[in-house]
Amino acid sequence: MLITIEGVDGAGKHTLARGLCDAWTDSGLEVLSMGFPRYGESMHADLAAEALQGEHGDLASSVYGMAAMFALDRHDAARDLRRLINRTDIVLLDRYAASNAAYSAARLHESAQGKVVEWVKALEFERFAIPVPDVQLLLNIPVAVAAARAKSREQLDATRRRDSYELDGDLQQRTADVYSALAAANWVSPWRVVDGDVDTTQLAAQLVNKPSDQVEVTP
Ligand SMILES: Nc1ncnc2c1ncn2[C@@H]1O[C@H](COP(=O)(O)OP(=O)(O)O)[C@@H](O)[C@H]1O
Ligand SMILES: Cc1cn([C@H]2C[C@H](O)[C@@H](COP(=O)(O)OP(=O)(O)O)O2)c(=O)[nH]c1=O
Repeated sequence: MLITIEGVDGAGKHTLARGLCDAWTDSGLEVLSMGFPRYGESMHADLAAEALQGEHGDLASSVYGMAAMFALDRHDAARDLRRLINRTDIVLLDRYAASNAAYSAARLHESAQGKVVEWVKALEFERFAIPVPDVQLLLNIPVAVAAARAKSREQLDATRRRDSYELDGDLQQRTADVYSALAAANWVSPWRVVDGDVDTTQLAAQLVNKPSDQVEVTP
């Protein structure tokens, strides 16, 4: 299975990924966990991160330019991903193509039915033929809580300086709204919405048995 975790910056995606991996490993499953952008492995990912910290001229000001960089990272990883999916019980990804859809639409003030979301789908899933997730998890927590966590993470760890997306509270809120609409429409494949208090062990078991059961969204 290919399972992805989506959500705004600071939502707790990395923490949820660790919990799910531990639960699946404890139950005897073989799990491989990775994340996008693949910093340090993909030149496209590194350039995008640097652009979000103010480098590379006007690159970050282009929504389609940034989305193309993130998409090319996945294009370059697609063959390895397919191999891993065939070899392992579960491949878990912290962010995937839906991040590109949600952030790009939010930057352009478009909806989940807008042009850039359609463009991301055509580019990544059709032209680049990246693997389609079996289920996409949306970690739905209040944007203010996520923003406070991203801020305190920055204070504790100098290498986690907030980038231009993380510093833009309105962008994070619009991104959360697009994510909710993508999940409601089961964009590309089934979604499942979970809140911050989700029981990770229970979720891990449910995902393996009934991957696309919807869970209540917390407002
Ligand atoms: N359920 C939770 N309750 C409280 N704090 C959390 C929770 N999940 C994550 N955190 C904390 O919030 C911060 C951001 O979490 P992280 O998993 O790195 O988010 P993301 O990967 O979505 O940016 C971290 O400092 C983490 O320890
Ligand atoms: C993977 C991905 C991330 N993003 C955005 C979301 C984040 O705000 C930003 C950086 O990704 P993120 O995973 O949050 O990196 P970091 O660990 O540095 O916080 O890029 C996209 O716009 N498209 C994508 O395809």
